[in-house]
Amino acid sequence: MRKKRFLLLYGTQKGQAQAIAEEIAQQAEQHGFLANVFSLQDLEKFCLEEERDPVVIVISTTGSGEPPEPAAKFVREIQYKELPADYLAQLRYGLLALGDSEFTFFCNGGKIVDRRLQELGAKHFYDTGYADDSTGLEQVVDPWIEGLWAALNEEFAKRSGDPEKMEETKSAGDPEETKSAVGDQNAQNVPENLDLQMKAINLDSSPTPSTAPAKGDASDASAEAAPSLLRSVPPLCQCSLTVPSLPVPYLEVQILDCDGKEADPSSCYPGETVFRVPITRARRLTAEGAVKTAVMLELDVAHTDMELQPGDAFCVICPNPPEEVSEVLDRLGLAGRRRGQLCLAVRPGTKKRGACVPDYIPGKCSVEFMLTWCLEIRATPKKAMIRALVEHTSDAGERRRLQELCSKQGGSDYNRFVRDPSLGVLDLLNAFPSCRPPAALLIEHLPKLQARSYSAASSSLFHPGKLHFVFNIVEFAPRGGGAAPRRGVFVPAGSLNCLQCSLPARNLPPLRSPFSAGRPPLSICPRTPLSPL
Ligand SMILES: Cc1cc2nc3c(=O)[nH]c(=O)nc-3n(C[C@H](O)[C@H](O)[C@H](O)COP(=O)(O)O)c2cc1C
Repeated sequence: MRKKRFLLLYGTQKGQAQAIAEEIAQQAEQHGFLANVFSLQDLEKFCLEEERDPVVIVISTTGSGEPPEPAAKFVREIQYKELPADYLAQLRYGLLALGDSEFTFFCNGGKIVDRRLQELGAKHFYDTGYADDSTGLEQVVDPWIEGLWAALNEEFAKRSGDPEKMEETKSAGDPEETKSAVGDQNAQNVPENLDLQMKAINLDSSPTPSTAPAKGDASDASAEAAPSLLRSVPPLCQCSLTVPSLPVPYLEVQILDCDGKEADPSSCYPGETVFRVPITRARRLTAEGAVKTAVMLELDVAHTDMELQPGDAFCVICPNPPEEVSEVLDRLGLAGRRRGQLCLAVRPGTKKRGACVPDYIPGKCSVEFMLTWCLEIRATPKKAMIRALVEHTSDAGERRRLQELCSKQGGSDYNRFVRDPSLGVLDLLNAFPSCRPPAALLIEHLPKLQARSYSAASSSLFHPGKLHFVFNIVEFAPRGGGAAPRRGVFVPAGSLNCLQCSLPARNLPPLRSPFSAGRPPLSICPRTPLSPL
């Protein structure tokens, strides 16, 4: 039998939309469909104006609510004002928008495309899905894909004018049901379908011990009115909560009694050449007491053969500070086993799509190495992580507050007390002492510690063997105190080799302020050689 073909387009910035499109294509086979998959940037490979088969679009959002860059040209093309209102009248499509509800313009890349296709006369054969990375894309993606096959079958049946088949496909997967499973396409910032990804938990409406002051305590009256990270106020502390489904753990972690292998931090950056280079000088560029301190650093790159011009990019690998690593180890109950060898494996029978051991954690390294070089321990925990932490929290009051912070109803408390102050996982663990997560939870939920990109401020022509660049000390802000990067060590980006040099925060080479108080900070103009340090 001839397979029913559909066109499958994806627009991705970081690869998730592509992975989901590939998954749809793979599943399509099993459902008797043939998916022709293209990136939205391959404009020459598809033509919506002439497309007669159903179209499925998976598209993420980047920047402040923009479609991903590879889809930009496609979006510009459909936005031509001259296009007539029936330009895509023949088109039938389904759209899956990916986003993160912690951003202001949730799933806006998908919404832009969806709105414009409608303006051009295209019609949905399946309702739009809005998948939220902060609660776990799969919460929406999986049911959306499940419902897609029935919707496609119905669409093909309509085309062949076979009412019996339509009935069949309807009962096999009622599109009405599917519709409610994927939500209302007119979603606002938090789409309706988020309710469906969330499981209502009815909790005792009386305030829990650690979130509520004793009744009648006048001195606590003002505190009662003021919510904080640990304390909620009515109505939140009294209402039933809808919390995200529990992300299913997929990693098995063992810490062996033997010591972990001495791993090299460069092994966290497979495919890159990493140099360890010394910092030879540091010079303060901003006035004493400036909110943000800029420091010009000089690296000795003589043995690296790097030819850098001002403005060229390179990266810096910044390890997590040892004292924070020690605190995390402590909170995980692993202080005495910090050097123990880490053994990671995917749990047998795991159903999570793409579940794998992260390739940025070198095999057989120690748990301390992993926390120092591989995981972004200062990343702000997403709601899905907070939801997972609930399961490892013994105190009822703390559990309730964590549930509130990841709940739909507690969204503004989450923004105010977790996201806006850029809390890290350690801040949360310290605030909720009965929370004792396993190491696997951190590995599953914390992102990779990324190398940070900088611009060279000097030319190797004028400063042979030396590399100068400006480093913002704001990056040394204490935990929870703003933009949170950490201590410096340097690595490369793009075509350049990696640099790596150890720069303990509290051990900077002496700073000498070249400017008197009140002088503005020196700004670095790419490709303009600076005067020698
Ligand atoms: C730099 C950046 C900006 C983002 N901006 C938004 C945004 O404005 N709105 C939104 O809903 N999601 C936003 N997201 C979340 C992504 O859309 C989401 O993580 C998605 O799953 C990424 O899919 P992709 O890997 O296919 O690009 C942003 C993510 C990043 C990394």
